[in-house]
Amino acid sequence: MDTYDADGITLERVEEYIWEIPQEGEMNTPARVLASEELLDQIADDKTLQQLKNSTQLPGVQQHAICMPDGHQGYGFPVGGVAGIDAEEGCISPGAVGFDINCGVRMMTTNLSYDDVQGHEEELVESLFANVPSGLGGGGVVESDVETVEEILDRGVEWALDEGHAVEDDLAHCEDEGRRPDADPAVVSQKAKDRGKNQIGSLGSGNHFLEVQRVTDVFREGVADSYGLSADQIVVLIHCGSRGLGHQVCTEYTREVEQAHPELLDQLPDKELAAAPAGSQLAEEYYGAMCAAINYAWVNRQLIMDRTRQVFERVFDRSWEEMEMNLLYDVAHNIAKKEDHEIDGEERELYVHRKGATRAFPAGHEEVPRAYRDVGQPVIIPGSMGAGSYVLRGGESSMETTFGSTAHGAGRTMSRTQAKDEFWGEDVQDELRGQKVYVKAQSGATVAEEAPGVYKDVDEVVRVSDELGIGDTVARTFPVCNIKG
Ligand SMILES: Nc1nc2c(ncn2[C@@H]2O[C@H](COP(=O)(O)O)[C@@H](O)[C@H]2O)c(=O)[nH]1
Ligand SMILES: [Mn+2]
Ligand SMILES: [Mn+2]
Repeated sequence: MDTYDADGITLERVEEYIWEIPQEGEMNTPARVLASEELLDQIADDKTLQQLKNSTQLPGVQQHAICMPDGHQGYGFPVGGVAGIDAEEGCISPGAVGFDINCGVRMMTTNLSYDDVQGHEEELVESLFANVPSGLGGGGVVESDVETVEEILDRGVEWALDEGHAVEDDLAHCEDEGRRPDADPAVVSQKAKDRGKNQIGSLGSGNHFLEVQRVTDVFREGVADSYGLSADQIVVLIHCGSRGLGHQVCTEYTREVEQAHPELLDQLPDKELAAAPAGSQLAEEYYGAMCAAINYAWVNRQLIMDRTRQVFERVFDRSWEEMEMNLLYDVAHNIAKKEDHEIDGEERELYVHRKGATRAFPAGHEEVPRAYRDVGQPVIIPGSMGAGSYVLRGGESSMETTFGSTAHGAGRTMSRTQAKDEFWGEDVQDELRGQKVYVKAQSGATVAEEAPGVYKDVDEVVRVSDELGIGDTVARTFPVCNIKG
């Protein structure tokens, strides 16, 4: 098949897994979808393609707006969308970053094997659920005041290090070492800071989770070795973001940008893409506030990891150091960052918007942590509570194909409302128990909304990423215990 028609949008096949919406009309560039035909059928099932096409009208968008293999419809811009936009002559769009600023994942390795954990699953899941705050609303690992929130917004994981919630190695194994230097707490509103005060170290609801997993497959032995991964090993995956604080930042700046830049808004086919022109005061302020929320999210995941280490110490009666509970890596998947990329043979500074997409820098890139520079940065792609999750490494082709990015998950195939019509929480939980997966959630509705059946086939998503050379598979894991907000 050389073309694909979906609701008035025609895509042309450029390569086996690259489909292009050609530039026409008001589009500034073409758009590309990276998918197999099976995934494209699912991607084309909602407004993803129209949203992707719309996003090429953002001023300064370079090369093409891109949809990753796990893409689905989002607020204005698809989840799974990547856009590299000129940081001098283009714009920055809060909707193309997402409401949960720096939603992301971190994986911690251990020296425990699956055998060590069997028989303890129930105690582990109960203890994690009791000790790691989750669900909508308040309550975090630490209660704090606005001054502390401001310090977190400014210093990120360095704050956690000083407070005894982190060790030096944790910082070395985090994207940007857990701190965006461009953060400006002064442009984060009082309301956002207030929302952040009592949620530091909390999972939040629904799609966010903490999962104990075992490594089931290793695909690239050498890279897995560098990452400290081996078959049958127990690892822990933490997925959450910047909670109410990040949401508030996105909400307020979206509104401000709409009001302050109506001329730009008028050029766009969808108000949800509202953007601030590069160089404007509002672009700088949003960037500073977003970077501050990024720091908050890194501290959030750090505190949850710290608490997880304590829970393991109690359940297994050993220190976390003895269990070698080390951070493999922490990657953001809702972010915009100023990065230098080669465009038509010239280096340009871009706002790389990755919304539901993961940075995937290859071996040799100077921003890959020293420990992984020879093999490429770790990329973590969760699947679902009933499917595999993956560790990849940034692929050789990622810089020219996707501004150094790949997928961030399996990606939803249905809305939460549809999911609740289709699945019943207790049935899903029983089915998972049959597969030796122990799940504890705030409600049955959460389990239904997050049933494995609501997600695409993660194996197919990472296969496409691997075939394209943007993110290469290193290891696969499967859930053992899962707590959900
Ligand atoms: N291993 C698990 N993966 C999960 C679970 N719930 C969701 N997911 C995957 O995470 C991504 C995250 O996407 P986001 O857009 O919500 O940030 C999602 O696409 C799923 O593939 C889980 O319980 N365990
Ligand atoms: Mn999130
Ligand atoms: Mn997320």
